[in-house]
Parts: sequence; structure tokens; C-alpha cells
Amino acid sequence: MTSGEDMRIVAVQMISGPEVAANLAAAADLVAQAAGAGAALVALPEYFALLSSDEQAKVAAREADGSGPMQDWLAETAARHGIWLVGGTIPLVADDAARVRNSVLVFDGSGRRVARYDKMHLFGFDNGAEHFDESRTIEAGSRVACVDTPFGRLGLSVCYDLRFPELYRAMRAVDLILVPSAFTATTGRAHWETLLRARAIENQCYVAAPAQGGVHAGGRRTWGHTMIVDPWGEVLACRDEGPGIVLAELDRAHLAAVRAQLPALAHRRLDPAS
Ligand SMILES: O=C(O)CCC(=O)C(=O)O
Repeated sequence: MTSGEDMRIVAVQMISGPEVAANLAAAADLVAQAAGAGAALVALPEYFALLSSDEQAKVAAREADGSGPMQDWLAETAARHGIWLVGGTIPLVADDAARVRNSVLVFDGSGRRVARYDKMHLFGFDNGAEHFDESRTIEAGSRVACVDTPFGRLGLSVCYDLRFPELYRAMRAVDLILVPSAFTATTGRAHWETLLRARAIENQCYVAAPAQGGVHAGGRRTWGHTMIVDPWGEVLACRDEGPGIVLAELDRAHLAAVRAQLPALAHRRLDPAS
């Protein structure tokens, strides 16, 4: 897509905990701040509504497909401010009753749900001191999800997905990639910025990554560094730690100039020699 309009966006950073009501109240303040600053699209981090693996299934059970307290909150908040709202992520019921889907829902400025993406790659990590195995509690999605916005085509992904470039290529030429995240401080320090900038450079698009950033109830530490990166790989804005908003202008002319100057997307070999 080459048409579209420039857009001011905000990526929100939070330190969510196990209480949905407290998380939604914190998110409401940050979204209001973003809307007041003129953002047309606001993106929330992974687990913004609930960061606690124990409570996920119970909370998901209150959500039907299309409505429930967290979805209603997202729809109402988008409509109240007249913004595109990326609610990444909330737990939704899975096929396997013992697990949940870790889902991003996108609402337009009228509060209509326009996209759903379920995290496809489930994080696993064990360095002896820290251990994560998301497959115990989360059921992986299997569908790529993109949606057309006034700026251009938006591709959805979540956290650990960031390590899998083939997912982004399967989106086929998006203008903005969203990566709501809760990266661990350990892996984030090592890889976060490099991965975000690589995805922006190789896909020649903007990347916005709203993240959890700080020390959570129970002691879990997330990396934060909520970031918006431009198609040349420049970090436009970043917040190291703590709740807050990260704002940037998405510029269609800049996007077109990067793609024209260095037409790497057009140079891809889709017929690699064996
Ligand atoms: O890929 C990583 O290093 C962190 C991923 C993660 O924390 C997650 O997917 O929740």
C-alpha cells in the first residue's frame, strides 16, 4: 500500500499486576494522556490487563468471543477518545480448557473490533536462575493478522514472536508492525533493541513495541524500553522504565523515501537456489 496519511501514535509502558481493575485504571490514565497528546493510535503492552499466570484462565472465562469486561473496556475507551486502540494482550478462552489464548484485539475510533491476533510463538527460557515455559498456560495461535488503518497496513505480533522473522514476511508488506511485549530483563538487555531495529530495517516499516517495564508484584522484572523505530532502523522514541507514554509521528513520505532509496523488499529472491 502506498496511500495513507501521516499519523501520531503512542506506545504505552506499564507495570501491570494481578488485579484487573487496577491495571485497567492505570491503562485508562495513560490512554487519556496519549489521546490528549494527539495520538490517533494507542498501543498497550502484553498482559496490560493482567500480569499473573495463575489468574489468566479465571479471567478469560469471563470473556465471550466479542464481549466481556476487558473487551468492553477496550471498545469503550477507543470510542470515548475516538482513537485506534491496540489492546495487547488479554487472555481469551482456548480450545484446551486448561490454557488460554494470549490475544491482541484492535478497535477503531468508533469502538468497533477490527482485528484479533493470538500469539503464535510461546516463550521458553531456562538459564538455571530464571525459567519460563508459556506452553504450560498458553495455547498458540496459528493465524497471521493484519488490518488496514488510516496510516497504512498494520501487522500484529506479540513479544517472543519478535524473534521469528518469517512471521513478519508472511504479513506481506506492512507499514507498521506492533509488538506488545513483556520481555524479561535478562533477554531484553541482550536482544530487545537489536531485534526491533532488525525487523524495522528488513521489512522497511515502522515498528512500535509497547512493553511492560519494571518490577512487578511477586518480583518479576521486565525490560521495558518501550520503543518506536522508523523504517531506516532509527529509534524515534524510547522509555527505559516505569509507566508512561512513548510518542512518535509516522511519516508516509519518509516510508516511501526509504523504500525508494534502498529497494531491498523488491530485491528479495523468492526462488532461492537449492
Ligand atoms: O524473547 C524473549 O526474550 C522474551 C519473550 C517473552 O518474555 C514473552 O514472549 O513473553
